[in-house]
Amino acid sequence: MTATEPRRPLAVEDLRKGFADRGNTVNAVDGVSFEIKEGELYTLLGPSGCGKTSTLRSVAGLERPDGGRVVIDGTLVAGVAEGTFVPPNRRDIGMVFQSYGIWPHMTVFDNAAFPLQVLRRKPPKQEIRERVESALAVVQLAGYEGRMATQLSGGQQQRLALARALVRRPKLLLLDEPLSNLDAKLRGAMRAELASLQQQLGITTLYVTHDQAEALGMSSRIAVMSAGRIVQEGTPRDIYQRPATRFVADFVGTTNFLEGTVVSAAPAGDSGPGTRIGTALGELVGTAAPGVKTGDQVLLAVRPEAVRLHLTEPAAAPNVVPGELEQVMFTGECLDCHVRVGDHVWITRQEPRLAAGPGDKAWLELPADALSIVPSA
Ligand SMILES: Nc1ncnc2c1ncn2[C@@H]1O[C@H](COP(=O)(O)OP(=O)(O)OP(=O)(O)O)[C@@H](O)[C@H]1O
Repeated sequence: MTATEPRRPLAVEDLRKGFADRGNTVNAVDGVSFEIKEGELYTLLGPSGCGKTSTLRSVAGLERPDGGRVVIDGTLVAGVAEGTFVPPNRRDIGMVFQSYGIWPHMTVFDNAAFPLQVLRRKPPKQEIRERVESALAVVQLAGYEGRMATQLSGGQQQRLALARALVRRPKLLLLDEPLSNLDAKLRGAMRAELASLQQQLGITTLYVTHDQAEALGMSSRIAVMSAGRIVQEGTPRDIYQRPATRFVADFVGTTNFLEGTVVSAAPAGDSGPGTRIGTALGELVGTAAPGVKTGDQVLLAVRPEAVRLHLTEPAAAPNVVPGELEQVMFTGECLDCHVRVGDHVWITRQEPRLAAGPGDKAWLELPADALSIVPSA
């Protein structure tokens, strides 16, 4: 028997999973907690080995956690203290993995029907047909029922894997790097397709990726993971514009860093710009991550596209530092300007019509609301 809990599509509480590795234990998941709301696409984002797949596999029931709980749609499916463990086939989930697991010797129809064929209470034939056809229609594979799975393109195979995950109409969809086997162009197209399908169906989804562009573009919320833990959770904008740590600022997108010491912190509870930092380039004003105090050693983090580049000295603007252009690269969409400021080279992204070249003097304006102050450790 499983205990019944308040209905939440997914709640993960203090999840722990270790693996034995040559006499040591690797804490792959080290106290992970999060909740997904109805209809959200929630992404675990992080570098290889940070524990995202182990977390997802614990939600799926493919791993047995060493600690913590997993609750799917109000049902406790794994609870170490409670001694509860529901096997994967009895969890209300659909899954798509990196290797889609499409069976080459089966037709498209049989592949998509498989999860229904193996149910203990198998639906009648007619219902199976209707459900498979509707799942294939959703992923735009109507009319392909009789083809062998191997006669599909990479993108179509990926869609078939998705249809197979949806055919049981699960409460929760689990996707582990589902686009990583596709070439770059197809990946971009499938990213948009998958995100719009997820929204149309309103299906609550847990997504795992190491690709920050994928995470930023598709997610309702993102949890950035490092060494088995969630280090920041927020909307894509929060994560990109307000990184809480150096790790997040570094891992998600390109960032310029500058060391400093907090001269005066913004009043507690004030999350706007107003924290003054002493740096080798003079005093600058920025926006502090929670918990940053006067006297702390910190890093200033600024995104390349947030830096405004002036070719003449702007009159009395705050947060302006002088430098010299070292390199200018035209990429079509923008002009990447590398500017030497003191000991550092700053990467800035400007609009492509800017007439600038190496050796030009440059003044970098760092808007205080785009200058994130994070702990230096
Ligand atoms: N079955 C296993 N046996 C031993 N160690 C494992 C096992 N599965 C995962 N690990 C280890 O646990 C850690 C987390 O692995 P996990 O696959 O969860 O990370 P990940 O963030 O999903 O990485 P990737 O993107 O490379 O899949 C890694 O150090 C990994 O080597």
